[in-house]
Amino acid sequence: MPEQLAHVGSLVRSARRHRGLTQAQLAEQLGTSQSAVHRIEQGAQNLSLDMLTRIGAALDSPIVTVGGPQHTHLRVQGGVQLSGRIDVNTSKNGAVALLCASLLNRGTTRLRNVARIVEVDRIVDVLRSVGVRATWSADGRDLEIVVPKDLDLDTIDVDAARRTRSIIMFFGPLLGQRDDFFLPYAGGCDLGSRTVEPHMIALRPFGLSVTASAGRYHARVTDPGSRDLSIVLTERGDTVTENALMAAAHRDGVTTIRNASPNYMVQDLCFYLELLGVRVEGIGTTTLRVHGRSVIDADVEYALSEDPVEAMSLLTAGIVTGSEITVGRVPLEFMEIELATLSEMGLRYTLSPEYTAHNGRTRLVDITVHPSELRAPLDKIHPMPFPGLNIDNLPFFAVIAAGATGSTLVHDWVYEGRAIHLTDLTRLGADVRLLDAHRLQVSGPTRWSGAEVSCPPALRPAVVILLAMLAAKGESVLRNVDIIARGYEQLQERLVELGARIETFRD
Ligand SMILES: CC(=O)N[C@H]1[C@@H](OP(=O)(O)OP(=O)(O)OC[C@H]2O[C@@H](n3ccc(=O)[nH]c3=O)[C@H](O)[C@@H]2O)O[C@H](CO)[C@@H](O)[C@@H]1O
Ligand SMILES: C=C(OP(=O)(O)O)C(=O)O
Repeated sequence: MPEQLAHVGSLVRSARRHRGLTQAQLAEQLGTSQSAVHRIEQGAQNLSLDMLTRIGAALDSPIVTVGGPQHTHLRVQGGVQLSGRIDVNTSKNGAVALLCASLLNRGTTRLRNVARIVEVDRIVDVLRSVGVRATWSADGRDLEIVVPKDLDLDTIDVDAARRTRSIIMFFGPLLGQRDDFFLPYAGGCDLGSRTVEPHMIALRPFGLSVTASAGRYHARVTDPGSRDLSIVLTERGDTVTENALMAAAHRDGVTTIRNASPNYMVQDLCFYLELLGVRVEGIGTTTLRVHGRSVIDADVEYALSEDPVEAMSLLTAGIVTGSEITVGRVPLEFMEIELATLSEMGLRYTLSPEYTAHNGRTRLVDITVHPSELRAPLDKIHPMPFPGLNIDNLPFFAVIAAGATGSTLVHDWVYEGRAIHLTDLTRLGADVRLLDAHRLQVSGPTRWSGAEVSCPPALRPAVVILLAMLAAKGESVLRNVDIIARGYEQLQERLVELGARIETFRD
């Protein structure tokens, strides 16, 4: 019981801060004393159901739900062609990187066009819980971030932190500011085990050592002794590179990072660092030279870049329903291998002239897909670090291949457990065989048929199943789709605007 009270207390504290209320202001609304609110937040006060309901109403956030959690489900009438235009939003992965990087700046960071997704909310909740002021603009698109002089890591929202893997990206910005701190363990989607060791290896040269026990990491930082550093990443991971970049940005001296990821979210981070006055040489390559500064204090505004994975998801919606739709604002550089592979499979599409994203750097196009007879590619489809085929785009090839004539091998060497979720496509009539945990043999073309499926507990496979349901004639039900909101803003509503027949319902 004390553990549940502490959990409820931390939910109350985070919802109160989210509403910008002091303990005294909340107490006034509840007709109680500030010390009672303090005790509630400490988990030191028994709570009646009536009090919980009143707190939920005052904070406009249900603290507990009686009768179990409410889940969202989708009812899809499939086999309907889509039409029209849909624009790609900015990326989850760029947003989480920049939210973490904002910890480097003593000035005000204004992030423009931030996707309103659960993963962003989680990081924002964590930031607020340690004292960062994060305020959405009136239209809800831009986020202004002001970091206090001293962060209060003792009050960190453990629950929000544990639900995201991106908490691991707090190490990079914090290690230049603290020499001893704790962070909760990283969580995230169910994709099999994901190591954090490459982060530790990347950050060790900066003086970081980490021990893990009792659900949290204990970080200790010592002076690395040398002004200029050269580090080699053992994996060309995206968030590893970001962590190393942030650590390098916040120290005087030049840091060379080899085997860096040049991927889209890393580029977003580099562009932001440049605005902060940190020079980064080699953006878009695997060797980055970072000219860091121990004091970063700049009022900056950065417009986040478009999401290649959302672009792939939306293009897939058009492809599997045999529709002609236009997907606008596609970051072309990060979709080239995907488009070349689709071309080999017989997809017909047209590109608009290129234009520049709001960040002034990323090249965008509008892509119109045309109904096409697809065939299996001759070679297997497999991901590689950028500029290869994006690992997060790979799952979409499973549903596309299921609509193509012939047999396609989809090889996910990266994740231990993501391919397994794609076997749910068989529920809708696809011939998808799991050869081992990493390889799928997909044979098509599929005569899709509607079915009821429980949403896989992983973001991209969840969307893949939803898209297959758009292709499947008749009614399908996708149960418990909450995970989709982790990475997509109003996906079902936006698909409905293209003509998809999707209805949302709850338990
Ligand atoms: C917030 C964010 O930006 N998340 C992205 C980031 O996660 P993130 O950077 O956290 O990815 P991980 O570090 O977990 O890497 C994913 C998997 O790839 C393996 N691996 C990675 C690189 C490499 O050179 N060799 C190798 O084996 C890792 O061991 C792991 O099993 O990158 C992943 C891989 O692009 C994407 O799926 C995630 O959407
Ligand atoms: C695996 C993904 O992301 P994350 O690193 O946030 O889990 C994803 O976006 O599909």
